Amino acid sequence: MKSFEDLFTELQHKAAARPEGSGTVAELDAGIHAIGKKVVEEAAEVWMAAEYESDDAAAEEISQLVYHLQVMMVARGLTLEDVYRHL
Ligand SMILES: N=c1c2ncn([C@@H]3O[C@H](COP(=O)(O)OP(=O)(O)OP(=O)(O)O)[C@@H](O)[C@H]3O)c2ncn1[C@@H]1O[C@H](COP(=O)(O)O)[C@@H](O)[C@H]1O
Repeated sequence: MKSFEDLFTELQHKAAARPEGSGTVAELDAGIHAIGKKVVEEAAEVWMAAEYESDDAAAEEISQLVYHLQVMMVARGLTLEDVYRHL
């Protein structure tokens, strides 16, 4: 099972290596504004799933929000430590 840290390391490597077919690379290339829209969209989906759907559906939406937040971190050049120090 993949952890938050595992995913972040994977996304950093994708951003550096830019493999063909990577959705992460495409999202990074779309830019901060587009990534921000995905974050907001996924946050709304988390809200709706948590209110009206199953535990598993809510968990899946939360995983997608985590992913898009991490893409935003990579786009801004932020590290895990930059975020963790605010927790
Ligand atoms: N965990 C994720 C992940 N979660 C969500 N997503 C993206 O977020 C989208 C989910 O959004 P929606 O449910 O709104 O689906 P959609 O409406 O089809 O979204 P659109 O693509 O049309 O915008 C998916 O289509 C994926 O593009 C993810 N894309 C990649 N990962 C992981 O990131 C890693 C790198 O992925 P690649 O860069 O694609 O190789 C791999 O480990 C992947 O499993």
